[in-house]
Amino acid sequence: MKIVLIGYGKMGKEIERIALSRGHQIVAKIDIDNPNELLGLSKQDVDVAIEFSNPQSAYSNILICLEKQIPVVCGTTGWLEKKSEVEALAQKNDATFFYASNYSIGVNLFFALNKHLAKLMAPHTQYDIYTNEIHHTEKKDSPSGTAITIAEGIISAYPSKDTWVNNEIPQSNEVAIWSQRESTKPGTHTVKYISKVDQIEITHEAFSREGFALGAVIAAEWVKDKKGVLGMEDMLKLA
Ligand SMILES: NC(=O)C1=CN([C@@H]2O[C@H](COP(=O)(O)OP(=O)(O)OC[C@H]3O[C@@H](n4cnc5c(N)ncnc54)[C@H](OP(=O)(O)O)[C@@H]3O)[C@@H](O)[C@H]2O)C=CC1
Ligand SMILES: O=C(O)C1=N[C@H](C(=O)O)C[C@H](O)C1
Repeated sequence: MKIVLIGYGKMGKEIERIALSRGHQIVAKIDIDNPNELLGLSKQDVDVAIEFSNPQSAYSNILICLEKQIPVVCGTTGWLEKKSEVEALAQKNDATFFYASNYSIGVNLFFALNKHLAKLMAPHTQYDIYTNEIHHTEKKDSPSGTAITIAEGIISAYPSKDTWVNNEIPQSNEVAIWSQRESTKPGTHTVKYISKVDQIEITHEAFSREGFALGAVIAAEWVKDKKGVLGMEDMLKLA
């Protein structure tokens, strides 16, 4: 498979390593120094683009790929206010857009577990909900995209919660996300239900970026000949 990497930072480099080990070819690496190289690529040069850049660049990088009918696997977080616009364009152009706030297989199983736990806990209002994310100090966005997906999962299954807040004391309708930045932590997410007498806690801790990168390459392999707006629930058949 011919891959263009958009964003050649911590994730871009790890994705390159995994992609090469699975027999793929990296035909271009787009980063801060050569963003216009993306404009010169065509559908014939590339099977799939893997986009891990930053919150400011993701939207325009994705639009360029969708206009060129290059399938995009995007993992960049912190730009999601424009996601529905991108999804509409992907449908209109009969193009391919795959997005995940977290490509780790373990985190996607954790998302399913989180929803199931929220459904079980919803009638038991003596428990307060607490969510926490810890990431390295270079992270640009807060809360993490994964923490937002977790909060949305709780909201979808817990009728008295309808929104989330970050690093604020929550109102009764709000899910609290507490965000911490700590050394080089790749990503740890926790959900806790706490009552006066006990607590239930689930945690996913990434030990490195390998799981995110492997998930992104597997998503690229899976999506390259598909059309439409797709995600991990479709690929892992968790929906
Ligand atoms: N969905 C998932 O599973 C995961 C998502 N992420 C997300 O992926 C994104 C990237 O993470 P990470 O690799 O750690 O970040 P890095 O900062 O290490 O890498 C991002 C790279 O993109 C470059 N860049 C800046 N502008 C552009 C541009 N216009 N086009 C292309 N590249 C550009 C940056 O250059 P410069 O530094 O010089 O600005 C940098 O080299 C983040 O949003 C992060 O939250 C991370 C891990 C897993
Ligand atoms: O920036 C990171 O590093 C990560 N970002 C993603 C997020 O915002 O959830 C995924 C992972 O936790 C690592």
